[in-house]
Order: sequence, then structure tokens, then C-alpha cells
Amino acid sequence: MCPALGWNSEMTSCADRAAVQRATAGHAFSQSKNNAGRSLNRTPSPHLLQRQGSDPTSARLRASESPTRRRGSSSASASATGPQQQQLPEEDCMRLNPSFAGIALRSLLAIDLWMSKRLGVCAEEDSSWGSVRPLMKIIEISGHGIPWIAVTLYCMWKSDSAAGQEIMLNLLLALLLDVVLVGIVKALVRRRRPSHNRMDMFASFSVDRYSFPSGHATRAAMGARFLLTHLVLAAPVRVLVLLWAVLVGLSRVMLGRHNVTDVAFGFLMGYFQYSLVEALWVSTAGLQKLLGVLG
Ligand SMILES: CC(C)=CCC/C(C)=C/CC/C(C)=C/COP(=O)(O)O
Repeated sequence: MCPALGWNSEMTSCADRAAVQRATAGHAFSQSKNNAGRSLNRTPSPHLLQRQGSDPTSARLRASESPTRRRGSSSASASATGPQQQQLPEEDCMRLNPSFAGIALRSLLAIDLWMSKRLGVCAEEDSSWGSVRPLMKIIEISGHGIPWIAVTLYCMWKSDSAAGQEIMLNLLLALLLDVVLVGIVKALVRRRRPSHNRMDMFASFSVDRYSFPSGHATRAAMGARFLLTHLVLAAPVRVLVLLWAVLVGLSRVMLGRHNVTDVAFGFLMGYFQYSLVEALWVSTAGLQKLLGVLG
């Protein structure tokens, strides 16, 4: 009798250990869902296990222990399917890894939701930091795509040097690339914005109802890297640019627009987007050549 799970078996193989751990993990999650605050490792009572007889966790458990039962029930069939038998435990071990990865991911997401809820201190006017919400919304606009694109176009038009125009052209292309890539990832991942978010954001696409990744964070990271690389800025201004990027990310969580992981991934994605822009850098000479070919 397995003391933790309460079923009869002679569990010695890797497959059996896998079954035990999957069942324990599955049980731990159903426990933590139904009964927040209890330990994940708590041993279930026999009474509870009886009740779980028809739930999906038990169904998985029955499915996973079936190879063991088949092995145990007939030694003749075991010898008949010898090589296959030896593969089964290995397969089960491989299925064990995703379950641990699943546990790690679920734990990370739970921490993420908890932290994001706690940091969403200006999600509403009457939230604990509701008085700084207008300031956070100004920071939000400073990282929005429309002002960035508008200012870039203006600088490109006003620039009197070919080098300046080339830089602004590439910044414009980078901003458009950012909108497209973020839109694709949001549409693929489809993570809902936090429940405490008020959807009162200035000019957004329909895909912006999703929160992963934060488009403001990608733009802030990519834009900051771009400006720091291509503009000659005094040291205090460079610090201000970095501070602004951090504030944009922080304001997303404080406004309740995003979870922490949306912003963290957004920063990472924006950082690498800049590397892509550098790799695909378009020179004005190259652009003129291309336009000549097309025209
Ligand atoms: C010309 C053109 C394609 C402009 C698009 C600018 C635009 C509307 C960007 C979307 C900005 C936005 C609301 C992003 C959402 O940011 P999150 O940080 O909330 O993901």
C-alpha cells in the first residue's frame, strides 16, 4: 500500500515513480486551488482520495499506472513483449519532465499574478496610490506608438543631413517592426490583461486587449537602446533615458495594465528587436537604390 496515495501496487520502476509524482503533483494543484494556504506537499486523507475516484487526476493516475498493472498481471505477456517493456518506463520518465516544468511554470505565474496585483497600486483613482495615476498615464503616453512615430517622422523631415535622415528612417522602421512583432506575439499567446485593469487606454489595436508582451516595454527597451547608440547624449541625459524606460515598464504594472512577466518579457523582446534592427540596417543609399529598382 502506498502511504501517500493509498493504492495497492508493487511500485519499483521508474514508470511507477513517475505515476506517484504525477499524481502527487496533480493532487497538490487541486488541493491548492480548492484550499488556498495549505501546504502543497500535504498528504491527502483517504476520505479525500475516495472522493477523487472519478476526477481527472485520478483518471490520469489510472492511465499512468496501467502499464505497471499490465506488467504485474501477466508474466507471460511480459516476456512476449520484452524489448517494448523496457522502453515503457523511459517514456514515462520523459513525460515526468513536462510535469515538473508545468509545476514550475504554474508557480511562477501564481507569483506573477500575486505580485502584479500588489503592485497595481494606481489601477483605479481610489486605489492606494490613485493620486499618481495621472502621472502614470502621462508616462504611458510617452511610451505609446503614435507619439514615437509622429516625433520620428518630424525629425526625419527636419533633419538636414543624410546621416540624420538615415537614423530616423531606421527608427521609424524599427517602430513599425515593433508594432507588428508585438501584435503577432499577443495574438499567439492571447493572455488576458489583469482583471484589475481599466481598459481606458489611448489609441489601441484590437490585439491590445491581450497583455503579453507589453508593447510599451518593448518600445521603451528598443527605443532607449536605439537612442543611446545613435544619438550623442550627455551622461545625465543617458541616465534619464534609462530611467524613463524603467518608469514606462513600472507604470504598466502600477496602472494594472500588465503583469510583471508581460513587462519583463517586453523589455527582453525590445532589447533583441534592437539587435534585429541593427542587423537589418537600411542605408539611405540602399533605400534609394531599392526605390529606383521598384520605380
Ligand atoms: C502607424 C501605426 C501602425 C501606428 C500604431 C501605433 C499604435 C496604435 C500602437 C499601439 C500602442 C499600444 C496601445 C500598445 C499597447 O501597449 P501595452 O504596453 O499595453 O501592450
